[in-house]
Amino acid sequence: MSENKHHEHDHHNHDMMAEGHMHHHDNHENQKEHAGHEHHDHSGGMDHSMHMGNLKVKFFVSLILSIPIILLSTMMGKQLPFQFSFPGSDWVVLVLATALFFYGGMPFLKGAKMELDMKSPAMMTLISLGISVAYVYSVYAFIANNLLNSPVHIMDFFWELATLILIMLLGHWIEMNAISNAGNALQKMAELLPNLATVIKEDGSTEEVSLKEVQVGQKVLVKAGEKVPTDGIIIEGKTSINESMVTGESKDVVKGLHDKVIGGSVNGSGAITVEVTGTGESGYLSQVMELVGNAQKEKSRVESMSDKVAKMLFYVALVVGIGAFIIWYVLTKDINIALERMVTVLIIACPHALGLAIPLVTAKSTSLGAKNGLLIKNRQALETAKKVDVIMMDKTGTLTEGNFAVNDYLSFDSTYTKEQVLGLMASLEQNSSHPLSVGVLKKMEELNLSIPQATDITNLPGIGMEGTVDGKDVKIVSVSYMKQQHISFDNDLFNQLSSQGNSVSFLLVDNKSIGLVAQGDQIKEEAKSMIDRLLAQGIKPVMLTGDNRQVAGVVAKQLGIEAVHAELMPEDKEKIVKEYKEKGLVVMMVGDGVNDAPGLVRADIGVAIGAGTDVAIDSADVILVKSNPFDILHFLSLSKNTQRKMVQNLWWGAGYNILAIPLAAGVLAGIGIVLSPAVGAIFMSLSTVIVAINAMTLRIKE
Ligand SMILES: Nc1ncnc2c1ncn2[C@@H]1O[C@H](COP(=O)(O)OP(=O)(O)OP(=O)(O)O)[C@@H](O)[C@H]1O
Ligand SMILES: [Cu+]
Ligand SMILES: [Mg+2]
Repeated sequence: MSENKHHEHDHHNHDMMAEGHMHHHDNHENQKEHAGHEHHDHSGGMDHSMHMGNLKVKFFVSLILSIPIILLSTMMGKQLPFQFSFPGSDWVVLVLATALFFYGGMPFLKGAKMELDMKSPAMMTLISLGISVAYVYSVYAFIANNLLNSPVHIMDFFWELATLILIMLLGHWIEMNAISNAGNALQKMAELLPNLATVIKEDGSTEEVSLKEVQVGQKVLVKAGEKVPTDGIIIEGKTSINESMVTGESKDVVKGLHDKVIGGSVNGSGAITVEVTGTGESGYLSQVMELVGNAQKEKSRVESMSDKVAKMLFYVALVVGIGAFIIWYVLTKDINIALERMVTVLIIACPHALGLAIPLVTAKSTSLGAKNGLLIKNRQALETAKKVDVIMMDKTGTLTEGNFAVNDYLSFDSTYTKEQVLGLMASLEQNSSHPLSVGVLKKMEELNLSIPQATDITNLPGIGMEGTVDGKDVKIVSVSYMKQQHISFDNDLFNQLSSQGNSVSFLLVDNKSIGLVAQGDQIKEEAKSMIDRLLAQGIKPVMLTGDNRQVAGVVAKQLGIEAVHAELMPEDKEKIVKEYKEKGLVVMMVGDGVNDAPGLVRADIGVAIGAGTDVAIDSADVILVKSNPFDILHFLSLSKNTQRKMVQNLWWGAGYNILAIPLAAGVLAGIGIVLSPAVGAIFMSLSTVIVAINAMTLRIKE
């Protein structure tokens, strides 16, 4: 625990973010904020962790207060061998117990108040009920015994009060630690995601630098589909920007010259040049924090189910407690015995293990995922994954490396050399985040050619790009666009190039076909075995690609994928996802590009490749940080194992209550079995320990 100090601090941040307040942080105000260390207290919400303060300190101080109580007071009216008392020791116990109740019990009392304010009694209310009843009844016993000289000795519950509070604090401390560790692991992972900005240097050339190195006053190029790296002002270009990540406003805003842009917002289809006004760090960190915050904010359905169970238990405890009081009073006519039974029921009903059952598993599972390169933004995805029937995968960048190399480039027009064709393409590709752009730019560098300047650049999703060079309209387009627009091209040549596995892009100048570039890619090493394993699990792989039919066919055949949809527009990808879903199938989609984003959102589970575009990453529920398609399998098995642990833990957690409440009420009193709060507390801690161990032994593969 060398990082203890750190944890406490981070802890706080995550909790804040768990409530989703991150959205309201505008980078303008946050510039100086380092790693978000200055969050102020936001209140509201039912998250237990919100009002707990420093549980570690609370636990140890309470432990010191409790030791004398445990030594000086009796357990269920009986003295244990190590216990003793002296004249006046009752007074010591009363004072210490009072301090303990208000100091150690405060987090729970506050939590209960919050739950009751929201008219939704659950865990905290149940715990508070238990400790309050124990305290109040014990004070009554003390007064009756010591001040009113009651003829019979009334049993107090100070011993039980102390142990209950201790166990409660310990449990919640463990829980929060586990959750915050998971948060830290997530954050470390998120920081590994590529975060580069394209800086335009004095001489007009561009360079990719780490966001942290971007300085105020520099010019950065923001390509279509990329996140705006820093706050700044547009000095060239026009685009639409989605600022929902930072402002919460979900509609795209059209922006042009001299308009302000906010770091962390997502660029639409235009490429823009931005002069940096805010440092890169604030934008970058807020992005990471945002990612982590979202991951923590997500409450899974099972998690809220444990809240429901807690709520139910609260009412059950109340009803059974009052019922026990009435019945025992009728049976014995002794109000003290009746009260004792009621108090025992209320104390024992505490659903401690239940409260830990789900959070511990989710915490373990997210951190396990993070350690293995799975950034799970939406925990719901872990639950849905076990039902997946179909996995739709995009080709470029997902199944293939997206590491294109130019195999051929040609001019169809005698006024342009083939180098000029390549050069015109490069002038647009410089502004693109598409994998196909890399090959072209590499080739230009290899040939040592300079790139002409292009303006008014827009991305045509699923088609290519458009811009102006030397006053002429220049487009890079796909074969499907050529066909759709009835622009003629050499079919035989195209077929020959594409069936060799080339992605072919055409160059249009003022809508006239000028030339083409053919680029080849490699299939990712792990892709084949991943597909084999999916098929073995009965999951159907489907390829969705914007690339041409021939290439798609070649790749699909090598991988053993039967269902292939090619030459798709982004909206087609989404439509196909929808069609499969309408057949009642659970669809997972894996993608990396701008053209995958709508499909990722539509799918039951959207999975983005870590090296992919920012829009894809934002749209996804899960990110494969290592960009390794094999991690899809890890995600599936993690999901399965997580699910199993959750169900097991719910049973272990609820099982204690199912047994303990009736026993505490005295249903088996007839055969001499009456559960005391102390024995109850032991069982409670036992079930808590079981639940915790069970969660900690979660593995990705089993
Ligand atoms: N920046 C670009 N440079 C060159 N061609 C492009 C560019 N963007 C799109 N295209 C053309 O449009 C086609 C479709 O592009 P899209 O991004 O939809 O799919 P893809 O990335 O090729 O394939 P996948 O959907 O499998 O990732 C490409 O195959 C290419 O012909
Ligand atoms: Cu408990
Ligand atoms: Mg792609």
